[in-house]
Amino acid sequence: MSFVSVRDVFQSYGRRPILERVNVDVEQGEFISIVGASGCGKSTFLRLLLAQETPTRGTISIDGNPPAVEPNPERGVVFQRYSVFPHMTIRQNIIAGESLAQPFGRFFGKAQRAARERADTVLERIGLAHVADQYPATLSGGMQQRLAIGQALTAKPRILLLDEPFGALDPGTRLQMHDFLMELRAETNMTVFMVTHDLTEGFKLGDRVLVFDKPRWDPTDPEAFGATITYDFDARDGGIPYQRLTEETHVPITA
Ligand SMILES: Nc1ncnc2c1ncn2[C@@H]1O[C@H](COP(=O)(O)OP(=O)(O)OP(=O)(O)O)[C@@H](O)[C@H]1O
Repeated sequence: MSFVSVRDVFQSYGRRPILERVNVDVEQGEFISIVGASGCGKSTFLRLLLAQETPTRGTISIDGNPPAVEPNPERGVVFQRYSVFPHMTIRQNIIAGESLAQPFGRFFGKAQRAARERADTVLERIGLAHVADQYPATLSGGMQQRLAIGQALTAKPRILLLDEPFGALDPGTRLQMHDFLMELRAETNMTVFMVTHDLTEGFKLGDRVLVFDKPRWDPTDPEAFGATITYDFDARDGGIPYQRLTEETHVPITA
């Protein structure tokens, strides 16, 4: 069985379908880029993997089990806007990334000292050791996002979920972050799901690029149908994708 297995997943909000019949298998260590039109349900898909929501129908399994409810060290998350704690120093933010995954939400005594040492190792790794005692507001956008990624990685998650993590960064910083993420990934063999609006970024970083789209479309009622994975591109092997159409081609449905 695949590491992550999504079977016939539907998600609706009220009567409004968002995702329809989503099926995908992901192996451990794969980097999955997710692209698709705004509002088609990409973040919803991530929330389902995080068990922040339960699918209306269908099943999701991670390593053979339903995704555990947060907080859980199995998964780390990074959103587009810096998800760091503004009232904590950089080091405290890193410690919080790990301690939130603890049963009581924090460390005590010896465990706290050990957590501090681990945090300092992470800070070295993400190039923020020199600002460990500063607050996030004093950092540039790229540094804050590096902190957010460092925070997500402290608990050594097996799955990293990235929702447009570099969307708010300038192009130069974005390229630096690509290198940073690829290095981390090579070190950890994490499975990564990354939502992006940038196709080039999706193909550059991803092993596979999943396209979410609506296979059925009613021009008189654009919200009548949900989206699914319409293409699953293999982005390895020199970046020349082969394409696999996972659903019937787009057929406009006229009333
Ligand atoms: N909890 C909710 N209740 C009702 N509707 C919701 C809820 N969460 C999301 N939606 C709707 O579901 C649709 C899909 O949202 P989602 O954020 O998953 O899309 P997305 O593909 O990530 O969009 P974007 O690319 O703009 O971030 C949107 O129309 C949104 O308004």
